[in-house]
Amino acid sequence: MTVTDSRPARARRRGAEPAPDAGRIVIRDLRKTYTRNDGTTVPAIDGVDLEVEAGTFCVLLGPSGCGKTTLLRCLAGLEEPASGTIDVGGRPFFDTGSRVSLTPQERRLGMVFQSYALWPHMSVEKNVAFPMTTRRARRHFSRDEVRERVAKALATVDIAELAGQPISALSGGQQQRVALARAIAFGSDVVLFDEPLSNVDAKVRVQLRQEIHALQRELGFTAVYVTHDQEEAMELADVLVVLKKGRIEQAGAPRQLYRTPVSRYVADFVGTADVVEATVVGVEGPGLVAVTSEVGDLVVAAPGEAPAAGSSVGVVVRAEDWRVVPDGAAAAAAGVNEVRGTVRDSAYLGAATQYVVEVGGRTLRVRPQGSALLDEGHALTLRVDASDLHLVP
Ligand SMILES: Nc1ncnc2c1ncn2[C@@H]1O[C@H](COP(=O)(O)OP(=O)(O)OP(=O)(O)O)[C@@H](O)[C@H]1O
Repeated sequence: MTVTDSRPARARRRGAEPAPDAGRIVIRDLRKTYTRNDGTTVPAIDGVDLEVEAGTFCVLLGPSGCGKTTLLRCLAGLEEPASGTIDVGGRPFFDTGSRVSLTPQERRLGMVFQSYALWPHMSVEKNVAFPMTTRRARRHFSRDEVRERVAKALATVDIAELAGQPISALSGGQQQRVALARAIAFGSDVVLFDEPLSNVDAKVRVQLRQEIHALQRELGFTAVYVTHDQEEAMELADVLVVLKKGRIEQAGAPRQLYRTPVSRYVADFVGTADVVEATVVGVEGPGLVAVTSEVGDLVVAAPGEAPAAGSSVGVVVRAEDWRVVPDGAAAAAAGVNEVRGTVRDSAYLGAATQYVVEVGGRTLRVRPQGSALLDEGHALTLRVDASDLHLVP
C-alpha cells in the first residue's frame, strides 16, 4: 500500500503543507435529543466533551443505544445537535452560539458506514469518484485527477480489478472495500466509520480491520470508529471512548481503561473482569488497602487517595491475572491474596483455557497462562498480585 500526497491538486500546486492539526476534532458540551412517536424525549447525546488529536484512531464503544451512532452522525452533519460546538482542524462545523451548521458536503469528511451507502447500479469506479464529482468538489478536482485518485484508491484497497463491476455484483467485504476506497480517494483529514464490518463474515472482518488500521497509519487521517465489539475496539484504538446513556463514562488509551476502569460499567465492557464486592478495612502500606471480600481478605493497589475504612467497594480482577498455586506450595493457611476454590467448568479458548472457579459462594473466571489442565471438581489455590487488583466505587 503506497499512497503519496492525497490532497487536492490545488492545495498541492499552492505548495501548502497540510496543517499539522488539520484532523483535530474538538467537541464541547454537545447535546442531541430525539422525540419518540409517543412524545417522550430521549437525550441521545447528553453533554459530550471530547478532543481527538490529529492522526489518532479514536474508537467509540458502548452497548446498543448508548449514543455512538448519534455522536458520529452529529460529527458527519447528518444530525443537527440541539446545542454545543464541533470544530475540526480549526474549522467550526457546528456552533449553536454563532449559528454555524455546515452541510455534510461542506465538512469534507470520509464516511464508511454499516449500510454501505453505495449506488448499487453504478460501477465501482463511479462510486469511488462520486464525492469528487459533485458541483462543489469539481472546482477542486480535474477529470484527470479524479481518474488518477480512483485508480490509486482501488489499488490501495486491493480491488483494482473490480473497477468496472456494478456494486450489485460484489460481496459484502468487497463492497466495504469500495466504501473505504471512496473515503480515502477524497483525501479527507477525518474518516468516520460506523460499525463498518458488522455485515461481513468473521474472517474477512479480522482481515479488513487490520487493513483499515494499516491504512490509517499510512495515510495519517484521524479515524472515529463506532463499534460495540470490544475486541475490535481494543485492537484499533489509540483512544478508546466508552459511552453510557449519551455521556462519556471514560476515555483514554485501551490499556488505561483495561487496567484502571473508573467504574464497574467500564470494567465490564472492556475485557473479561469479575467485580468482587468488598469492604475497606484500612490502609495496608503505601498505595495499598486491605479489604474483606466475598472471596476472602485481599490487599489491593490504591495509588490515589485510599477510600475510608468501612466503605463498600468493588474489586476488579481480570481472568488472566489469577495464578494457580501448585498444590505442594499452598500453605495450610492461605497466604496474602490467596483464595481456595473448586473448578466448576472449563472452556478451551485456543491460546488459554478459561475456568469457572467457585470461591466463597460465587464464581470467578480464571484464565491462567500455560498451566496444566484442571478437571472439574478439582480443588485449588489461586493467587493474584495486589498490583493487578483495582478498586471501583
Ligand atoms: N431517529 C430517532 N428517533 C428517536 N430516537 C432515536 C432515534 N435515533 C436514535 N434514537 C435513540 O437515541 C438513543 C441513542 O441511539 P444510537 O443509535 O445513537 O445508539 P448506538 O449506541 O449507536 O446504538 P446501536 O449500537 O444499537 O446502533 C437510543 O435510545 C435510540 O433509541
